[in-house]
Amino acid sequence: MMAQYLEIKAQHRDALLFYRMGDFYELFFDDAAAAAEALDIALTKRGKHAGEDIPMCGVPVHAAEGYLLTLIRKGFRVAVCEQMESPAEAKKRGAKSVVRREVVRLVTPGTLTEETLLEARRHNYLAALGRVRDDFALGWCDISTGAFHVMPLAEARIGAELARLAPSELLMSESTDEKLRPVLDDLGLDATVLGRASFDSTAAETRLCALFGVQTLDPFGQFSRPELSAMGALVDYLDITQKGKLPLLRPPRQDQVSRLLQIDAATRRNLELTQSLQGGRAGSLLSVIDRTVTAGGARLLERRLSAPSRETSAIHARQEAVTWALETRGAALTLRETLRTVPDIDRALSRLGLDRGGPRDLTAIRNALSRAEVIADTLKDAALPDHLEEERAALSGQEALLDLLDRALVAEPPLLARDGGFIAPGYDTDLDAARELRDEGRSVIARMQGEYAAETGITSMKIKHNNVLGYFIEVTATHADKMHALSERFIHRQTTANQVRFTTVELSELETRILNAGNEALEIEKRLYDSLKAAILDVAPALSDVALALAEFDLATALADLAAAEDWCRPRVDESRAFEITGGRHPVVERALRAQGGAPFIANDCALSPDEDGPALELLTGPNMAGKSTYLRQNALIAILAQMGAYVPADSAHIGLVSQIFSRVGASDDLARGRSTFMVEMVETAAILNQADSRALVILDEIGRGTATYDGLSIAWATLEHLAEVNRVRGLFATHYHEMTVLAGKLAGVRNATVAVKEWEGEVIFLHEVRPGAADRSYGVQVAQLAGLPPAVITRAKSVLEALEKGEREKTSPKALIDDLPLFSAVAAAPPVPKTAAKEGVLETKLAELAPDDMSPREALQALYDLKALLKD
Ligand SMILES: Nc1ncnc2c1ncn2[C@@H]1O[C@H](COP(=O)(O)OP(=O)(O)OP(=O)(O)O)[C@@H](O)[C@H]1O
Repeated sequence: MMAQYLEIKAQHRDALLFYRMGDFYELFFDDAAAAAEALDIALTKRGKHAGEDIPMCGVPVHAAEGYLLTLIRKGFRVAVCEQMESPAEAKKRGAKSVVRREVVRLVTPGTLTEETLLEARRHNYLAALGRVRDDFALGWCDISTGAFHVMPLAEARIGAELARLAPSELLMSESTDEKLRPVLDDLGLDATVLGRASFDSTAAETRLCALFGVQTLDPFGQFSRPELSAMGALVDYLDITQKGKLPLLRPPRQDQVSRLLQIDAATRRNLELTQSLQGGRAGSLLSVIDRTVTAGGARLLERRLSAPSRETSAIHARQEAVTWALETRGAALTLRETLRTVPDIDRALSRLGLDRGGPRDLTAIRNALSRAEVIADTLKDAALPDHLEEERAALSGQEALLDLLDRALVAEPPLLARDGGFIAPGYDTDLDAARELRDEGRSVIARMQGEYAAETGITSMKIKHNNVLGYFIEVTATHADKMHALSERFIHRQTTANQVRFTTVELSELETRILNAGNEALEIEKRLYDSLKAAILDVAPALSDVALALAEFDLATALADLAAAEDWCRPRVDESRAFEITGGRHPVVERALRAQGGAPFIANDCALSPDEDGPALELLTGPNMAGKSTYLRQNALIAILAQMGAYVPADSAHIGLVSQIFSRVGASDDLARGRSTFMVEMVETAAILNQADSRALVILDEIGRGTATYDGLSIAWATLEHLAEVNRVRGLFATHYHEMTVLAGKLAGVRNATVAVKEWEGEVIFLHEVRPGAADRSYGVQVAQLAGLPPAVITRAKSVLEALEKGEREKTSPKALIDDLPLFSAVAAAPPVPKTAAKEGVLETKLAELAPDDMSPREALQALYDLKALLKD
């Protein structure tokens, strides 16, 4: 057995080998050590190899999925090796033969299909990067839904597209891997490296034609060699991991970068579209806008949000769908109730396709189809926009399959086909007959037990069943003698500590009949399972269309629900370069403020419409904590939501198509990549200045703050000039370098704006209102005070600030200034008790004394006046 193990293991060095032994998957040697640690299970030993103990650990087959999940999450790959024959069959080949075993599947992050291993509401992409010399293409598929895409790609766009897709696994050839290492590190992706043969573009064509059963790929499109190479590698890898069983993939769809709003990796991170900066979904834009009720709808939403469109026709069509759902609120709500109960067709289909499914996947398809019919019926007379009209048509047409599944399947089937019991009575006469015999046999046994008990006078006698003896008659040891006396009829089988077991000729015959009937029933069910599965797979493409249609209805009604609940508006999106938003809000910050129950979110306008082909830049200055970053991001998010076809958090919005969005925040640490904070910021700024075209929307938040003041100021200054004069973008630029506000007078298309604050008795009150004009100061010291810096530090900071400001006015050198500062610094006297404290005491006492329940409205009003007067005093 060890020889067999080692031979198989040698072919799967980079994976943990799950070696099937009876009811367990066993792991040996280094695999065992690694798995025991990763799974926190006991490491034992078994036998010896080359004189040494063999380390071993194992997981029960019935619980294997949970362990697999842990291992995959921890970055392992697992080769599942099954027994391909029973021990009895092996014995026939000779007493010492080892059961034949084969690896039936390689489990890797990008090739999962099990419900328990996948996140229902997210895609699970396997991507491959094809390369022919310096031309690249990215191919990706999700075998759990059948999606299959490819697009040619410039090298500079690779990082951005990978960030959009966030694949679970990326395939690359060795040479490409080296070249792109920095990009992958940036995304935290670890590529699976395949040999050159996997990426061969000529072999790819053959593989693809075989997969889709076609002579030529022409009907699917004209593919470049890098595209073929990427797609070929995907198919080859699926072949390797699924051991020849290829999943159901839809024909490849050629995507084009130019049709999508381009958002690079840093911008995606920074805007927290699908993941927050802390990682995870909570706090992301996606988490706030997701009101879908089906897994397919949730996946579609994530897809749209990750890849907003750049084509007005597509955007308008999607908007129409949301508008329809809003205008027919009642119908849309009923629709959503039905959608809520729709199972995941895509994933059930993919499991059936790979022969990894069970009866519940059959019923998932049945239930989904019957829901789809209900929905189609609800929408029968609805005046749908074109986009949804097509989807409604896709919902029906599967009546024959639905009828078949309806007749064939029980309501709640068991998990595994091998347990039987999922085919409904009345569907197949042979099955009914076999089942009747099997069940009748059981009642005959019960009758037989009664007869034997009466015959022998042993009332406690039982007829039982186990896997070793089959059916047997059991009496307690006290009745043994009585039974032995009847040995002609009752044949002794076994004596245990307390029981004695017998059989009779009659019982054995009956047993054989029951067994045969039971086995026959199982066999018939298995056959019927296969034929139902085949009937489903025959129409797989049409079922995918049903799934997509359901997802579209889910998404349209979910976005409408969101728009109605949050009071969002339909943006006007056209080919102009306008950017006019009134009453814009940041959906995530607004939600957070609401959850805290405190101050409401203050809506702000944004007018960034340029003259003709000029730039439109707003230079935003204002105190710390005023809401600059929030304002910057909210406008980018509104553009993204608008171009994905959703409504937006504003009173009105007019957005001329945006081609690219760039968002950078000053200094964010990236020590892991071995670049200093400032370096990262500059690399990212360089990317914007080199790439942004006149349709780009650029958002820069405190660029240059990571270095000395004058260096930072000069870089920020020159960057703004370049954006205005060369890139000619629409953009927002937040800064604390107030010196830059003079640029507004000098550069065409650049305006100043500030976030208003009020100063009151030495404290700042944030109004969060964006207004035209420039801020004169940053109130940094006041914000530091709010943050709880020790009073001594604050007092000292204030005097340094005063001296510096005075120096600037009087043009004294900073050195002389600092020398002049009084030397009390850190040990400053305790700060004076704030004036407000005593007053607050009086106010608080007065307030505490009020008893609102006992007051008349007039008295209450008077009390309010009194309190105000107290405050004034
Ligand atoms: N429009 C708004 N309405 C209400 N509260 C807001 C608004 N904008 C921002 N806030 C609140 O103010 C906080 C600070 O906002 P933000 O981080 O945008 O400030 P900032 O001006 O960029 O600060 P800094 O210059 O210190 O980076 C937010 O966390 C939010 O709670």
